[in-house]
Amino acid sequence: MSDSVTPTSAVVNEALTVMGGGLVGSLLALYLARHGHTVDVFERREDLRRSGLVEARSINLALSDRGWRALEGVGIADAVRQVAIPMHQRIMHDARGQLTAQPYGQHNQAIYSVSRAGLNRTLLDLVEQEPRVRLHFNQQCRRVDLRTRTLELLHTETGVTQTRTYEHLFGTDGAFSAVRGAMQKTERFNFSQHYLDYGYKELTIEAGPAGEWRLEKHALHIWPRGQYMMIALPNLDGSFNCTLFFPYEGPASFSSLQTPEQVRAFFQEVFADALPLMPNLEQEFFENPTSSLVTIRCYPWSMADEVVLLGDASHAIVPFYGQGMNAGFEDCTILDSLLQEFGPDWGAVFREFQQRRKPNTDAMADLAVYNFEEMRDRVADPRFLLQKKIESKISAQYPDQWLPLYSQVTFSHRPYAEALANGQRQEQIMQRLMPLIQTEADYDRPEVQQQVAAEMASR
Ligand SMILES: Cc1cc2nc3c(=O)[nH]c(=O)nc-3n(C[C@H](O)[C@H](O)[C@H](O)COP(=O)(O)OP(=O)(O)OC[C@H]3O[C@@H](n4cnc5c(N)ncnc54)[C@H](O)[C@@H]3O)c2cc1C
Ligand SMILES: NC(=O)C1=CN([C@@H]2O[C@H](COP(=O)(O)OP(=O)(O)OC[C@H]3O[C@@H](n4cnc5c(N)ncnc54)[C@H](OP(=O)(O)O)[C@@H]3O)[C@@H](O)[C@H]2O)C=CC1
Ligand SMILES: Nc1ccccc1C(=O)C[C@H](N)C(=O)O
Repeated sequence: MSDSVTPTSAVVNEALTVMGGGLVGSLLALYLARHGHTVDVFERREDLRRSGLVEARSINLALSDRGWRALEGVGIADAVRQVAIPMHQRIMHDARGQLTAQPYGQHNQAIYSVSRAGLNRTLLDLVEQEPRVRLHFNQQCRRVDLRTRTLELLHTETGVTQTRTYEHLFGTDGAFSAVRGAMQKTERFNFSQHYLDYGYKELTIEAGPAGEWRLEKHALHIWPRGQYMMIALPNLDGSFNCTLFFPYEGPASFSSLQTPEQVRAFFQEVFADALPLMPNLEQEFFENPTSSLVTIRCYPWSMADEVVLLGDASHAIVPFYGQGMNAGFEDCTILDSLLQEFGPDWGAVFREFQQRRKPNTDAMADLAVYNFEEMRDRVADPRFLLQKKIESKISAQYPDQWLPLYSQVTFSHRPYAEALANGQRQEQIMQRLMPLIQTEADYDRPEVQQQVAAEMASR
């Protein structure tokens, strides 16, 4: 039991229903239980800890401060830290294999590569130790009747369907949420989904013969190529999980690479330094799925005191800032603080939750799209990198007035909408400043210092 979550009421008997035992659902169940509630979690997949399946691929996620805070709230952060790899910087690989580094923040700051399956497993282990939570696997929600508060659940192995009622339903069933699907059919429910013209494919950079990392371990690697890019995040076993973000159509696209020879020739031309580290490239390229990239927005997220959506079910964003899970975990932190404020007045908790959270996840959705342009294109531009260095000098000189946008999003708990607005104001200042600057040393020139001081005074 963690110290940081105070149960708000002594006896609460009503069982809560959490649909989806993924990253957000399992963390949410822990928070709800620690507020004294009994919780039933229904998860479509089999129990990934008992399936006996060795994962075909390791897939990792970047965890940062908002996620860490939510994990700390249930006392799990230290365990996760043991298996997380800090990434202090981006390392860009140009077409000739030349490397450039860009730190993410101050020298002690990093984003952390963690295994998605490992994290989910750790969360489920913790959930299982919590006597107030019951986990039900292989239970796929097929239908939600919002009027009668009834769920239809299909057992994916036996094919048996059961019907259950709920008092309070938490939809944490991901981007293609069945709970949201039912809400979409209610009056005045807003919904939009927007797919990028890009898809992604997961590939692997293999470990060296002694399990060593063949690229810098403490970095997120980027191969920026203008209209597309590849990235790589380190795994504990010495391998890297690579993701190719690539157009569906066009001259360099998934549709233009149809044969193993074409794939190899293309990688030889544009990712030459990575190719020798990817011995199974052709096989992975054709066996691994090409997945789509979507932003989903909706509102309202709740219905009276009956239903609420959290995580990707309410705000699926493209992955380019590495914030989707972090934002979903932050949902749990916010809900926890509202439970402390309102107790089990679910109508008030759900209403406040959606009102406080929606502008912030909308801002995060925009930031995520913005970061794709930055990663695939701007990081290859020396002027962009110079601008970032100047920004960190301003931040060092005026620490109370200037935190770079990336740090606001990644290393702070400032609401995302404030971070975005602040970042836009800072970008305007940089646009005025950069014409005066050609090198890093120019920052110390008197006219630059005067201009910076004037900008700071007028903020
Ligand atoms: C390529 C890629 C890279 C990413 N990288 C990062 C990153 O570095 N950092 C980061 O913070 N985020 C990242 N994300 C985003 C992150 O994966 C999601 O934001 C996060 O998984 C959302 O968690 P969730 O619990 O809301 O949804 P999910 O993780 O999707 O969990 C939903 C759960 O509900 C279950 N479910 C679905 N439908 C039903 C149903 N009908 N009945 C019962 N159960 C159901 C699913 O089986 C699943 O277990 C990335 C996403 C992608 C695609
Ligand atoms: N924002 C984004 O761009 C993306 C976000 N994600 C998030 O990460 C989570 C975990 O990823 P992962 O484990 O790979 O999940 P999956 O890609 O395995 O998706 C889970 C299930 O969602 C359904 N689904 C997937 N793609 C679509 C689609 N385009 N349209 C309708 N239904 C779809 C499928 O269900 P069925 O087989 O029953 O049809 C699939 O089995 C996702 O659930 C999602 O929340 C994932 C991909 C992209
Ligand atoms: N996890 C990811 C998955 C896909 C694409 C990007 C990321 C990132 O984390 C990018 C990192 N935040 C960056 O800005 O360099």
